[in-house]
Amino acid sequence: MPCRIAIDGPAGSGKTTVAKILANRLGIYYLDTGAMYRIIGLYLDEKGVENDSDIEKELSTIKLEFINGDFYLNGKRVGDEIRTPYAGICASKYAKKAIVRKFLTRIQQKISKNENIVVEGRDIGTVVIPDAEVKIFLVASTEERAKRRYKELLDKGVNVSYEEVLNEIILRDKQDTEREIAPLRQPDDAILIDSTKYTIEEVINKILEVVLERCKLKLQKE
Ligand SMILES: Nc1ncnc2c1ncn2[C@@H]1O[C@H](COP(=O)(O)OP(=O)(O)O)[C@@H](O)[C@H]1O
Ligand SMILES: Nc1ccn([C@@H]2O[C@H](COP(=O)(O)OP(=O)(O)O)[C@@H](O)[C@H]2O)c(=O)n1
Repeated sequence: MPCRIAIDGPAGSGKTTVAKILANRLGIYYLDTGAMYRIIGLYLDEKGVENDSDIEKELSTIKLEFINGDFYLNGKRVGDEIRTPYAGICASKYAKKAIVRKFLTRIQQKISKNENIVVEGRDIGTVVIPDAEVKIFLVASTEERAKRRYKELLDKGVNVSYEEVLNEIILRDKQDTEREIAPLRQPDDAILIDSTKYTIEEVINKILEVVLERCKLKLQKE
């Protein structure tokens, strides 16, 4: 029986950080579905397509692969260009489109099928893997998330202001929770963790407690 761990939550709550460390410690796969929306969002934005038929045409030409933990778009490895606030806004804009969600959800379900895996995003516990063995809904205050993302981008040398980061997070929170299809919401059977006052290690330990109790997994690394 596989152990699929779904971690959903808003921007900057710590999903990627926690998911990567968990996957590493448990020796299992990890999938960042947000990166997939960022890749497709930027691509469609560059193509300047808006209506469904043009989007469908573009998606039919795209080859999105996930190889050894890296994404490749039409054979080219994807890098940090998808991590800018603008890429997040493009992702969130096209993530409202049913046709984009269908295209990416199919790939995500294929990757995670019958695997021991940590999958993070917005709709993992509600749509992508509704029968996940473990569902975590990871949140934090808006200010704390903006502060974290701002520091993260500065550390990466991205030239942004705190206001720009805060506004991007507020915009995406709104779009992600209010959209018609697959909105960001806490699954009824998810465990809520508010990381505002917890360190990364404390969040990881809380999740590990549940995982080791529910799944037949062992810690590969401390
Ligand atoms: N509990 C925490 N306390 C302090 N900083 C955190 C915490 N969780 C994550 N971070 C930091 O916040 C930034 C955003 O985290 P990330 O994992 O990218 O969030 P998400 O994937 O939910 O958008 C990263 O620099 C990360 O190191
Ligand atoms: N499973 C997912 C993952 C991301 N997304 C969209 O993609 C955007 C970027 O996701 P992300 O996880 O990279 O963003 P952060 O939480 O890392 O800031 C989100 O704001 C959502 O609009 C989604 O709709 N469904």
